[in-house]
Amino acid sequence: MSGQNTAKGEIAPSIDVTNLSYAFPDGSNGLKEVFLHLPPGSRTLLIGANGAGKTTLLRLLSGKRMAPAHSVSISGIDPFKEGLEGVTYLGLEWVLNPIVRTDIDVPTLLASVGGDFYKDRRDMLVQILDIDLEWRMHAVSDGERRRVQLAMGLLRPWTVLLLDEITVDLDLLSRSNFLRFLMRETESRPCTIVYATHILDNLAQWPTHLVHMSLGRVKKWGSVEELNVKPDPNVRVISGNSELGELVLRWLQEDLDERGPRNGNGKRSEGKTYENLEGKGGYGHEKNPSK
Ligand SMILES: Nc1ncnc2c1ncn2[C@@H]1O[C@H](COP(=O)(O)OP(=O)(O)OP(=O)(O)O)[C@@H](O)[C@H]1O
Repeated sequence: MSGQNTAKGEIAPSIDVTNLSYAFPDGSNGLKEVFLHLPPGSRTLLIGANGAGKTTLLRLLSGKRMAPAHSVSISGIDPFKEGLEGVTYLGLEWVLNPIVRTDIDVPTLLASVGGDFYKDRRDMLVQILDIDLEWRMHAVSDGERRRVQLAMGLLRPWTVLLLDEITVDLDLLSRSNFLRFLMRETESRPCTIVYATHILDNLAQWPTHLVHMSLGRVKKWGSVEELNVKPDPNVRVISGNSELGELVLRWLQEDLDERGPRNGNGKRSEGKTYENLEGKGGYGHEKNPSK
Protein backbone atom coordinates (compact mmCIF):
# COMPACT_ATOMS: atom_id res chain seq x y z
CA MET A 1 0.00 0.00 0.00
CA SER A 2 2.63 2.48 -1.09
CA GLY A 3 0.10 5.27 -1.70
CA GLN A 4 -1.01 5.53 1.90
CA ASN A 5 1.43 8.42 2.46
CA THR A 6 2.47 11.05 -0.07
CA ALA A 7 5.40 13.41 -0.33
CA LYS A 8 3.14 16.11 1.16
CA GLY A 9 2.62 13.86 4.20
CA GLU A 10 -1.10 13.35 3.53
CA ILE A 11 -2.40 10.04 4.81
CA ALA A 12 -5.06 7.99 3.06
CA PRO A 13 -8.29 7.53 5.03
CA SER A 14 -8.86 4.49 7.19
CA ILE A 15 -12.37 3.08 7.56
CA ASP A 16 -13.53 1.86 10.96
CA VAL A 17 -16.82 0.20 11.77
CA THR A 18 -17.60 -0.52 15.41
CA ASN A 19 -20.48 -2.72 16.47
CA LEU A 20 -22.70 -1.45 13.64
CA SER A 21 -26.24 -2.81 13.61
CA TYR A 22 -28.86 -1.35 11.31
CA ALA A 23 -32.59 -1.93 10.90
CA PHE A 24 -34.49 -0.74 7.81
CA PRO A 25 -37.43 1.64 8.29
CA ASP A 26 -39.82 -1.38 8.05
CA GLY A 27 -38.04 -2.86 11.09
CA SER A 28 -36.26 -5.65 9.21
CA ASN A 29 -32.65 -6.37 9.98
CA GLY A 30 -30.08 -4.82 7.66
CA LEU A 31 -26.81 -5.34 9.48
CA LYS A 32 -25.91 -7.03 12.72
CA GLU A 33 -22.89 -6.24 14.93
CA VAL A 34 -20.40 -5.40 12.20
CA PHE A 35 -16.79 -4.64 13.13
CA LEU A 36 -14.15 -3.70 10.53
CA HIS A 37 -10.88 -1.88 10.28
CA LEU A 38 -9.78 -1.13 6.73
CA PRO A 39 -6.39 0.55 6.79
CA PRO A 40 -5.25 3.63 4.83
CA GLY A 41 -4.63 2.90 1.16
CA SER A 42 -6.35 -0.50 1.25
CA ARG A 43 -8.37 -1.99 -1.61
CA THR A 44 -11.12 -4.10 -0.10
CA LEU A 45 -13.44 -6.51 -1.88
CA LEU A 46 -16.85 -6.98 -0.27
CA ILE A 47 -17.91 -10.55 -0.95
CA GLY A 48 -21.30 -12.09 -0.26
CA ALA A 49 -24.34 -13.70 -1.86
CA ASN A 50 -27.24 -11.60 -3.17
CA GLY A 51 -28.90 -10.02 -0.15
CA ALA A 52 -25.88 -10.46 2.16
CA GLY A 53 -25.86 -6.75 3.07
CA LYS A 54 -23.09 -5.30 0.90
CA THR A 55 -25.08 -2.36 -0.49
CA THR A 56 -26.50 -1.65 2.96
CA LEU A 57 -22.99 -1.44 4.40
CA LEU A 58 -21.69 0.75 1.55
CA ARG A 59 -24.61 3.16 1.91
CA LEU A 60 -23.96 3.45 5.65
CA LEU A 61 -20.25 4.04 5.01
CA SER A 62 -21.06 6.75 2.47
CA GLY A 63 -23.39 8.57 4.86
CA LYS A 64 -26.40 7.95 2.56
CA ARG A 65 -28.05 6.05 5.38
CA MET A 66 -27.68 7.16 8.97
CA ALA A 67 -25.57 4.81 11.07
CA PRO A 68 -25.92 4.83 14.88
CA ALA A 69 -23.56 7.32 16.54
CA HIS A 70 -19.91 6.22 16.84
CA SER A 71 -20.39 3.14 14.66
CA VAL A 72 -18.85 4.42 11.40
CA SER A 73 -15.76 6.52 11.17
CA ILE A 74 -13.69 7.52 8.17
CA SER A 75 -10.36 8.88 9.35
CA GLY A 76 -12.04 9.59 12.66
CA ILE A 77 -15.03 11.43 11.11
CA ASP A 78 -18.68 10.35 11.00
CA PRO A 79 -19.59 10.66 7.28
CA PHE A 80 -23.31 11.17 7.97
CA LYS A 81 -22.82 14.01 10.46
CA GLU A 82 -19.96 15.81 8.79
CA GLY A 83 -20.48 14.88 5.12
CA LEU A 84 -17.01 14.00 3.99
CA GLU A 85 -15.82 15.93 0.97
CA GLY A 86 -13.69 13.16 -0.52
CA VAL A 87 -16.12 10.22 -0.20
CA THR A 88 -17.48 9.05 -3.56
CA TYR A 89 -20.19 6.37 -3.63
CA LEU A 90 -21.02 4.93 -7.04
CA GLY A 91 -24.06 2.70 -6.85
CA LEU A 92 -27.42 2.06 -8.45
CA GLU A 93 -28.99 5.53 -8.10
CA TRP A 94 -25.92 7.00 -9.69
CA VAL A 95 -26.11 4.49 -12.56
CA LEU A 96 -29.78 5.34 -13.14
CA ASN A 97 -29.25 9.10 -13.35
CA PRO A 98 -31.28 10.01 -16.48
CA ILE A 99 -28.94 12.78 -17.67
CA VAL A 100 -26.62 10.20 -19.26
CA ARG A 101 -29.43 9.05 -21.57
CA THR A 102 -30.22 12.43 -23.03
CA ASP A 103 -28.98 13.91 -26.32
CA ILE A 104 -25.89 15.48 -24.79
CA ASP A 105 -22.23 15.29 -25.75
CA VAL A 106 -19.40 13.86 -23.66
CA PRO A 107 -17.31 17.05 -23.19
CA THR A 108 -20.39 18.88 -21.82
CA LEU A 109 -21.09 16.06 -19.39
CA LEU A 110 -17.49 15.89 -18.19
CA ALA A 111 -17.36 19.68 -17.83
CA SER A 112 -20.51 19.54 -15.68
CA VAL A 113 -18.65 17.51 -13.04
CA GLY A 114 -15.45 19.56 -13.01
CA GLY A 115 -13.71 18.27 -16.14
CA ASP A 116 -12.33 21.71 -17.05
CA PHE A 117 -10.85 22.08 -13.59
CA TYR A 118 -9.29 18.60 -13.41
CA LYS A 119 -8.06 18.54 -17.01
CA ASP A 120 -5.28 16.00 -16.46
CA ARG A 121 -7.58 13.53 -14.73
CA ARG A 122 -10.24 14.10 -17.36
CA ASP A 123 -7.84 13.35 -20.22
CA MET A 124 -6.41 10.33 -18.40
CA LEU A 125 -9.88 8.87 -17.74
CA VAL A 126 -10.99 9.47 -21.33
CA GLN A 127 -7.93 7.54 -22.49
CA ILE A 128 -8.14 4.70 -19.93
CA LEU A 129 -11.86 4.18 -20.45
CA ASP A 130 -11.46 4.50 -24.24
CA ILE A 131 -14.13 7.18 -24.57
CA ASP A 132 -14.96 8.78 -27.91
CA LEU A 133 -15.47 12.50 -27.33
CA GLU A 134 -17.90 12.63 -30.25
CA TRP A 135 -20.40 10.22 -28.70
CA ARG A 136 -23.87 11.59 -28.01
CA MET A 137 -25.30 9.93 -24.95
CA HIS A 138 -28.71 8.98 -26.33
CA ALA A 139 -26.97 7.00 -29.06
CA VAL A 140 -24.36 4.87 -27.26
CA SER A 141 -24.35 1.27 -26.02
CA ASP A 142 -24.85 0.39 -22.33
CA GLY A 143 -21.13 -0.31 -21.86
CA GLU A 144 -20.12 2.92 -23.62
CA ARG A 145 -22.54 4.84 -21.41
CA ARG A 146 -21.12 3.19 -18.32
CA ARG A 147 -17.59 4.19 -19.33
CA VAL A 148 -18.63 7.84 -19.59
CA GLN A 149 -20.41 7.56 -16.24
CA LEU A 150 -17.29 6.11 -14.64
CA ALA A 151 -15.20 8.96 -15.98
CA MET A 152 -17.75 11.39 -14.50
CA GLY A 153 -17.84 9.61 -11.15
CA LEU A 154 -14.08 9.28 -10.79
CA LEU A 155 -13.10 12.70 -12.08
CA ARG A 156 -12.84 14.54 -8.80
CA PRO A 157 -9.88 13.16 -6.87
CA TRP A 158 -11.80 11.27 -4.18
CA THR A 159 -10.04 9.92 -1.11
CA VAL A 160 -12.56 7.14 -0.34
CA LEU A 161 -14.21 5.30 -3.21
CA LEU A 162 -17.17 3.05 -2.43
CA LEU A 163 -18.12 1.03 -5.50
CA ASP A 164 -21.27 -1.03 -5.62
CA GLU A 165 -20.92 -3.36 -8.59
CA ILE A 166 -21.05 -0.93 -11.47
CA THR A 167 -18.79 -2.61 -13.99
CA VAL A 168 -21.20 -5.29 -15.25
CA ASP A 169 -21.59 -3.61 -18.64
CA LEU A 170 -17.89 -3.22 -19.31
CA ASP A 171 -16.12 -5.55 -21.71
CA LEU A 172 -13.24 -7.57 -20.27
CA LEU A 173 -10.48 -5.23 -21.47
CA SER A 174 -12.24 -2.05 -20.31
CA ARG A 175 -12.84 -3.60 -16.90
CA SER A 176 -9.25 -4.75 -16.62
CA ASN A 177 -7.96 -1.26 -17.51
CA PHE A 178 -10.40 0.29 -15.06
CA LEU A 179 -9.26 -2.01 -12.22
CA ARG A 180 -5.63 -1.32 -13.01
CA PHE A 181 -6.36 2.40 -12.88
CA LEU A 182 -7.93 2.02 -9.42
CA MET A 183 -4.91 0.07 -8.23
CA ARG A 184 -2.56 2.79 -9.48
CA GLU A 185 -4.67 5.41 -7.72
CA THR A 186 -4.19 3.75 -4.32
CA GLU A 187 -0.48 3.35 -5.04
CA SER A 188 0.15 6.91 -6.19
CA ARG A 189 -2.00 9.11 -3.95
CA PRO A 190 -3.63 8.82 -0.54
CA CYS A 191 -6.93 7.02 -1.12
CA THR A 192 -8.82 3.93 -0.02
CA ILE A 193 -11.31 1.76 -1.96
CA VAL A 194 -14.11 -0.61 -0.98
CA TYR A 195 -15.63 -2.54 -3.88
CA ALA A 196 -18.66 -4.86 -3.74
CA THR A 197 -18.64 -7.23 -6.67
CA HIS A 198 -19.68 -10.67 -7.86
CA ILE A 199 -17.33 -10.60 -10.84
CA LEU A 200 -13.86 -11.79 -9.98
CA ASP A 201 -12.25 -11.65 -13.44
CA ASN A 202 -8.95 -9.79 -13.30
CA LEU A 203 -9.23 -9.38 -9.54
CA ALA A 204 -6.88 -12.11 -8.31
CA GLN A 205 -4.04 -9.67 -7.54
CA TRP A 206 -6.23 -6.64 -6.90
CA PRO A 207 -7.48 -6.67 -3.30
CA THR A 208 -5.39 -6.03 -0.23
CA HIS A 209 -8.33 -6.98 2.03
CA LEU A 210 -11.45 -9.16 1.84
CA VAL A 211 -14.71 -8.90 3.75
CA HIS A 212 -17.07 -11.87 3.70
CA MET A 213 -20.69 -10.95 4.45
CA SER A 214 -23.68 -13.21 4.96
CA LEU A 215 -27.19 -12.44 6.23
CA GLY A 216 -26.24 -8.93 7.35
CA ARG A 217 -23.18 -10.04 9.28
CA VAL A 218 -19.48 -9.93 8.56
CA LYS A 219 -18.36 -13.54 8.85
CA LYS A 220 -14.67 -12.98 8.12
CA TRP A 221 -12.46 -10.09 7.21
CA GLY A 222 -8.78 -9.36 6.98
CA SER A 223 -5.88 -8.88 4.62
CA VAL A 224 -5.49 -11.39 1.80
CA GLU A 225 -2.40 -12.68 3.61
CA GLU A 226 -4.31 -13.19 6.86
CA LEU A 227 -7.12 -14.93 5.03
CA ASN A 228 -4.56 -17.11 3.34
CA VAL A 229 -6.09 -17.14 -0.12
CA LYS A 230 -4.79 -20.57 -1.08
CA PRO A 231 -6.46 -23.58 -2.67
CA ASP A 232 -8.13 -26.03 -0.30
CA PRO A 233 -6.61 -29.47 -1.03
CA ASN A 234 -9.91 -31.12 -0.09
CA VAL A 235 -11.85 -29.27 -2.77
CA ARG A 236 -11.83 -30.60 -6.31
CA VAL A 237 -11.30 -27.57 -8.55
CA ILE A 238 -13.61 -27.75 -11.53
CA SER A 239 -14.24 -24.11 -12.27
CA GLY A 240 -10.87 -22.98 -13.66
CA ASN A 241 -11.12 -20.03 -11.25
CA SER A 242 -8.28 -18.20 -9.54
CA GLU A 243 -7.52 -19.00 -5.89
CA LEU A 244 -9.60 -15.98 -5.00
CA GLY A 245 -12.47 -17.33 -7.10
CA GLU A 246 -12.23 -20.72 -5.43
CA LEU A 247 -12.23 -19.15 -1.96
CA VAL A 248 -15.30 -17.09 -2.79
CA LEU A 249 -17.11 -20.14 -4.19
CA ARG A 250 -16.38 -21.99 -0.94
CA TRP A 251 -17.64 -19.08 1.15
CA LEU A 252 -20.87 -18.76 -0.82
CA GLN A 253 -21.49 -22.51 -0.68
CA GLU A 254 -20.95 -22.49 3.12
CA ASP A 255 -23.40 -19.59 3.41
CA LEU A 256 -26.01 -21.42 1.37
CA ASP A 257 -25.51 -24.64 3.38
CA GLU A 258 -25.92 -22.70 6.64
CA ARG A 259 -28.95 -20.79 5.46
CA GLY A 260 -30.78 -23.57 3.67
CA PRO A 261 -33.12 -22.97 0.73
CA ARG A 262 -35.18 -19.79 0.95
CA ASN A 263 -38.52 -21.48 0.46
CA GLY A 264 -37.83 -25.00 1.68
CA ASN A 265 -37.54 -26.31 5.19
CA GLY A 266 -34.21 -24.62 5.93
CA LYS A 267 -33.59 -22.91 9.27
CA ARG A 268 -34.28 -19.45 7.92
CA SER A 269 -36.91 -20.21 5.33
CA GLU A 270 -39.79 -19.59 7.75
CA GLY A 271 -41.97 -21.93 5.74
CA LYS A 272 -42.32 -19.52 2.81
CA THR A 273 -44.19 -21.57 0.23
CA TYR A 274 -46.73 -20.57 -2.39
CA GLU A 275 -49.51 -22.14 -0.32
CA ASN A 276 -48.50 -20.37 2.90
CA LEU A 277 -48.23 -17.00 1.20
CA GLU A 278 -51.59 -17.55 -0.47
CA GLY A 279 -53.08 -18.36 2.94
CA LYS A 280 -51.75 -15.02 4.23
CA GLY A 281 -53.40 -13.21 1.35
CA GLY A 282 -50.04 -12.83 -0.36
CA TYR A 283 -51.43 -13.44 -3.85
CA GLY A 284 -54.22 -11.61 -5.57
CA HIS A 285 -55.77 -14.43 -7.64
CA GLU A 286 -59.11 -15.91 -6.67
CA LYS A 287 -59.03 -19.29 -4.95
CA ASN A 288 -62.12 -20.62 -6.67
CA PRO A 289 -63.31 -18.31 -9.39
CA SER A 290 -66.44 -20.45 -10.04
CA LYS A 291 -67.96 -19.61 -6.60
N1 LIG B 1 -35.20 -0.65 1.99
C1 LIG B 1 -35.21 -1.90 2.46
N2 LIG B 1 -36.12 -2.30 3.36
C2 LIG B 1 -36.15 -3.56 3.86
N3 LIG B 1 -35.24 -4.51 3.51
C3 LIG B 1 -34.30 -4.17 2.60
C4 LIG B 1 -34.24 -2.86 2.04
N4 LIG B 1 -33.17 -2.81 1.19
C5 LIG B 1 -32.63 -4.04 1.21
N5 LIG B 1 -33.28 -4.85 2.06
C6 LIG B 1 -32.96 -6.25 2.38
O1 LIG B 1 -31.70 -6.24 3.04
C7 LIG B 1 -30.93 -7.34 2.62
C8 LIG B 1 -29.55 -6.87 2.17
O2 LIG B 1 -29.72 -6.11 0.98
P1 LIG B 1 -28.45 -5.50 0.22
O3 LIG B 1 -28.97 -4.72 -0.94
O4 LIG B 1 -27.58 -4.81 1.18
O5 LIG B 1 -27.72 -6.85 -0.28
P2 LIG B 1 -26.47 -7.03 -1.23
O6 LIG B 1 -25.48 -7.89 -0.52
O7 LIG B 1 -25.98 -5.72 -1.73
O8 LIG B 1 -27.10 -7.88 -2.42
P3 LIG B 1 -26.78 -7.93 -4.01
O9 LIG B 1 -25.54 -8.75 -4.16
O10 LIG B 1 -27.96 -8.64 -4.56
O11 LIG B 1 -26.66 -6.54 -4.51
C9 LIG B 1 -31.74 -8.07 1.56
O12 LIG B 1 -32.33 -9.21 2.14
C10 LIG B 1 -32.78 -7.07 1.14
O13 LIG B 1 -33.98 -7.70 0.78
